[in-house]
Amino acid sequence: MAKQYDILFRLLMLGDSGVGKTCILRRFTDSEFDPSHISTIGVDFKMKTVEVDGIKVRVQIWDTAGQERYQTITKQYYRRAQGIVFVYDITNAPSFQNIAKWVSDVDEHTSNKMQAILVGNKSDEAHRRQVTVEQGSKLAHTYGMEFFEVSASTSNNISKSFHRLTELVLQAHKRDVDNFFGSLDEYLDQAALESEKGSPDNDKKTQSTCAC
Ligand SMILES: Nc1nc2c(ncn2[C@@H]2O[C@H](COP(=O)(O)OP(=O)(O)OP(=O)(O)O)[C@@H](O)[C@H]2O)c(=O)[nH]1
Repeated sequence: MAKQYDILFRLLMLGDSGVGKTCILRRFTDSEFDPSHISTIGVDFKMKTVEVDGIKVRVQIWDTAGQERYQTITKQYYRRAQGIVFVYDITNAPSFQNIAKWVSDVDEHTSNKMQAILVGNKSDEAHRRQVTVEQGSKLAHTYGMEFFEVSASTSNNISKSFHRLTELVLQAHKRDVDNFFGSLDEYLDQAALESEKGSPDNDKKTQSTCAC
């Protein structure tokens, strides 16, 4: 059976415990918000298909535990990701200050193709804000990242931020993607020729996965 997507990318969510990583992910993949906080143990993941420029990208999003005691486990996932969402809570200044630690941890373990965005969650709680939009935006700029304030509770900017990160990953891996579609085009041309010639080969699968 033909696959329902063209490419698979892995994204990782990082940030302190309680900033809302699990809620953001559930809002994006299942359109749900559960206000209870059950700390993630180790790493969990969810999948979603996102369409960018006509390309169906299957994103596997890894939700990591923010708690210090799981850091050895979560670090093992850094290298396998193509994109990272750094998350802080706009009502919690220490979670914003700790972004520097998360970014430097990732820098130690990843390649320069890694794409990342900075996300300030809980924008619905603006009255309890401890981090201004300007501070968030400035920090993102320092790291060369794009910045979004989001809310898992109201869904503000959730899809937009994941779509943008997927787009950035796709651009960073453009050569791999072009090679993949180039070889797919060649294969389809070849298959069409074979089929004109009545070749028995024309039932081969015409889509495959590129985990760039
Ligand atoms: N007001 C508000 N609360 C939120 C929002 N997102 C998450 N929360 C609350 O923040 C708490 C923590 O959310 P989680 O998603 O469990 O946090 P986490 O970052 O995954 O935490 P760990 O798994 O421990 O790393 C929960 O009580 C949520 O209800 C939001 O957008 N707005």
